[in-house]
Amino acid sequence: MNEALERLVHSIALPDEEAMRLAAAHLDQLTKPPGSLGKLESLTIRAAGITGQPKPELSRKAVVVMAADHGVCEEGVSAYPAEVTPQMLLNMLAGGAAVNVFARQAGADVICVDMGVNADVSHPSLLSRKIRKGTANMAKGPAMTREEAEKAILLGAAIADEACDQGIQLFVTGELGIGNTTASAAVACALTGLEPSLLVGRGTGVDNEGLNRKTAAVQQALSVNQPNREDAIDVLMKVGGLEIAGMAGLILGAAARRCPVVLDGFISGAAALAASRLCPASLDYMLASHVSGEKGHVVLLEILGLEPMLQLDMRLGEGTGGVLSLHLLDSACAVMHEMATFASAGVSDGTGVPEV
Ligand SMILES: O=C(O)c1ccc[n+]([C@@H]2O[C@H](COP(=O)([O-])O)[C@@H](O)[C@H]2O)c1
Ligand SMILES: Cc1cc2nc[nH]c2cc1C
Repeated sequence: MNEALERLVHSIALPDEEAMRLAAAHLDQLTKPPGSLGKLESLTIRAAGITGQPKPELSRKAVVVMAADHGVCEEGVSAYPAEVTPQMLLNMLAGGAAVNVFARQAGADVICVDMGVNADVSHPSLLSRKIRKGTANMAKGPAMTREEAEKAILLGAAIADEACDQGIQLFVTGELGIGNTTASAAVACALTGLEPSLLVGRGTGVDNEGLNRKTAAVQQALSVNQPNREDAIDVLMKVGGLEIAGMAGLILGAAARRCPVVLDGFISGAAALAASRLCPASLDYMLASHVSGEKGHVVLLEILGLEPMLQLDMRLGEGTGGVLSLHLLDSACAVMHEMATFASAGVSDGTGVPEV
């Protein structure tokens, strides 16, 4: 690992136990039977541990959409042509993608980043962090160099750091990249040793023949490149993607600043797994928004040990599931600031009820 990455990984601290204890104690004073807000209560306690604030304040939110292209598209692994990546990126920059609609409703900023789109895309609000024009075809050799993978991780972390400086308190991981469910499946297989058939799904909607081509491409990428399971950077450079490495960096960068990172779908899951291998402590900063319809996502969440808030059979990516879950997180935090306590509202807390 290079020095800057080493420093990043070591700057990630454990959750604040005292803030978690205070949050749990406050929850028990609110006008409700203990634990009656169920998983919202555990979310609030986790948010307290992450931020170090017993009553977390997470009003400034951003979804970071990292876009990149994939050389493996040559193998016929997607239902859509690679040109859709820049076209959808422009649509997103114009505010017309699903993630823009959801983000407006949830009060989140959308930050679009070009990590490695084939075409030249320019727009005043696009962060241009293009490392190269798409990856090489991983079925024939490494997707990128080790230096490029490290650069992508560090650029992702820097984006989180800069957004935090500008007041962002919570991140959602988003992405855009035709072919990226193939790269994500390969990353997940390489890091877990699981069979491609368990992690390869239909992505944007390939038919059975497409699914066979996709599984074969992942198998071939693994056998040609022989990624080292113990070295997440080796995995990302050989069979990953520029946006996947960037998202892993964003997660680490957010964790280093004690910000929660809400994970979206399958691609986010693969990036999160890579981040967790680079720094196991980063797992404490991740919240799973939904389980996507992409076949391997449920497997990844299980491995990460994260329970999703929603199951809506969505499989769009962009950060859409992550942004939808912000409404729940907002409610979980608002409870801490706005709900009355038994004492303030003069409600009996049940301690005086005789046992029967
Ligand atoms: O988030 C998911 O679980 C998800 C599942 C299937 C597809 N996607 C999106 O679809 C694109 C990748 O699909 P594919 O078939 O080209 O690999 C990419 O732009 C993702 O954002 C996303
Ligand atoms: C239209 C379209 C929109 C997307 N958003 C994220 N991935 C996508 C893939 C396609 C094909």
